[in-house]
Amino acid sequence: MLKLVNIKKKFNDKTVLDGINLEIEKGSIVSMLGPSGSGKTTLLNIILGLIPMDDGKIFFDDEDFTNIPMKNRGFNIVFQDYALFPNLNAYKNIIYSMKNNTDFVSKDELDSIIETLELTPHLKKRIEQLSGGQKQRVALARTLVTKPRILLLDEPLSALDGVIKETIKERIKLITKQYNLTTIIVTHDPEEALTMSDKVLIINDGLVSQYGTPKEIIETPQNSFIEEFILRQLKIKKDNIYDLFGECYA
Ligand SMILES: Nc1ncnc2c1ncn2[C@@H]1O[C@H](COP(=O)(O)OP(=O)(O)OP(=O)(O)O)[C@@H](O)[C@H]1O
Repeated sequence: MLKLVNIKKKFNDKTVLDGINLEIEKGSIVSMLGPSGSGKTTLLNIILGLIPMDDGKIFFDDEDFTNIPMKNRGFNIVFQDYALFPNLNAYKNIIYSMKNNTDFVSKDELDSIIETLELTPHLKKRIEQLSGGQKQRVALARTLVTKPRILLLDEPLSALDGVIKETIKERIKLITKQYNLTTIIVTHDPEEALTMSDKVLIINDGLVSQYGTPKEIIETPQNSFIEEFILRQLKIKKDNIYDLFGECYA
C-alpha cells in the first residue's frame, strides 16, 4: 500500500499542495483528476521522488519512503510525451534499461509484455514510423520491463483519439490487473478517470476534494465543485451524444 500523509508543497510562496492525505491499495488503479494547475503533476512528481516536498510523509508497504531517493524507490513513470529515444528502434527502446539489470523482467516476461501490448509487428520500426498509439504502447512496455513497484502515467491518453484511445485504455487496465500493479494516472478528463480507475482522487486548490470509487463520485458528489467541474462536464457530453443519436436510443 502507498500512503501519503499531509503532503505540502509551495512554489515561490504559492501553495500548490496544502496537506494531501491518501491511501492507495496494492494492485488498484487510481486516477488523479483536477483542473489545470490544481497540482496533479506536482503530486505525481513528489510520489516519484523527482521533486522534494516541503512537508509530509510517504510510506510504501509500511516503510518510510520520505527520504528515499527516486532511483531507490522502484517507482516508474510514462511521461506525457513518451520520451522515447528517436535513434533506437521500438525493440531497443523497450529493452534499453534491461542492460546490466538482473532484477528486471525475464525474457519470457518481456515476450509476454510485447505480446499483450500487440507490439510484435512493430519492433523493428524506428520511433518516427510509429503512430501515437504505438508509441504509447512502446513507452508503456519500456516502463513495465523495469518491474516498477508503482506505475505512474502522466496523461496517458491525451495524445490519442477515438478508437485508439479506447483500445489503449483497455490495454492499460488489462496489463495492470495482470501484473497486480498499483497504477496512478494523472488526467484532466473526468470520463477517462471514471472509466479507467478503481478509485478517483479529485484535487482542487491543492486539497483533496473527494476520493472514492467512480460510483461514489457520481452518486454522492461531496461538494459543489465535483458537481460543477466533474458531473456537469459529463452531463454535457451525454446530452450532446443524446442530441445526435437520441432517436436511435428511443
Ligand atoms: N517548477 C515550478 N516552479 C514554479 N511553479 C510551478 C512549478 N511547477 C508547477 N508550478 C505551479 O504549480 C501549480 C500546479 O502545477 P501542476 O503542474 O502540478 O498542475 P496540474 O494540475 O498538473 O496542471 P495541468 O493539468 O495543467 O498539467 C501551477 O500553478 C504551476 O504553475
